[in-house]
Amino acid sequence: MDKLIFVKMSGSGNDFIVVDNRDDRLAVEPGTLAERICRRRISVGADGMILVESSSKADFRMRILNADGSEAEMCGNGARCVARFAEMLGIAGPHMTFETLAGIIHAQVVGSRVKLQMGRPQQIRLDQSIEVDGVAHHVHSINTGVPHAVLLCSDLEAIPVRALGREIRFHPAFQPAGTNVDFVTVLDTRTLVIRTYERGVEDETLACGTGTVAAALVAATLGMVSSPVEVRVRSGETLTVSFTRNGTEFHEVFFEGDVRLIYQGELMAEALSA
Ligand SMILES: N[C@@H](CCC[C@H](N)C(=O)O)C(=O)O
Repeated sequence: MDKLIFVKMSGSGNDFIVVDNRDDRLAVEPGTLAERICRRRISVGADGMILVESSSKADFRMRILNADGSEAEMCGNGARCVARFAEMLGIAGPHMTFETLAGIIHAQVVGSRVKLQMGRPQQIRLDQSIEVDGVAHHVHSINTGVPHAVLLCSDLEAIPVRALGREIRFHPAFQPAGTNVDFVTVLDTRTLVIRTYERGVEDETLACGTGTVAAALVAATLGMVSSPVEVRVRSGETLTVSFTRNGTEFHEVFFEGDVRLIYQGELMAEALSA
């Protein structure tokens, strides 16, 4: 493979390299390729790489590879980006479905705005206490396609997201899969602010879609917010999570926000090989 066309996209600051791989033409193993091209400053740079592949069950299949080359089951912001990409290229109409390792996602694209119907959350566990460096932290966990640990905080600016997020991500309580870690402030019954440490990027990112949904659903389960919930992410953008529920059980969960097309490029052979 000499060259590879890609589109650089951003879902509220969570940035991705999106590649149409429906013809299965990648000559490099996807994890290795993601690790190479997601490096900042010496390659394109991104939080992850998304592949669009053929599917027999939906309009297409989305694969998300984190910047470290690991494959995740789902990515909320990546899913919003790939929906806009698919609509732009005519791979799917404005109402589409796509396969992920976490199940089928429904999406609706209107201009730059994308609304997803997410899968139902799994494994909600409230009120765990974990110890990091002798300090007890109160943690809630939930799987919104990928695992999240949610910590409620009063002063987000004072949280060492990178250092504490990393300790919790690798804490024995969350192994072997590890977890993404969301630090959340509840401003009022409709508004949250969030900062996320992302597994596979191994750093704070400017937004995390499944984390945004995790925060809203945990806060709702705790009786602190009701649908729709506006969530302000680190990039400054606001994302909307809405849901229907019956007691502690969530039925429909929607996640909505803007998606940005940045540029189309062609990766040269040199960038693909090392
Ligand atoms: N940025 C994503 C989540 C991507 C996967 C995550 N890093 C993991 O490995 O669990 C989102 O927007 O949901």
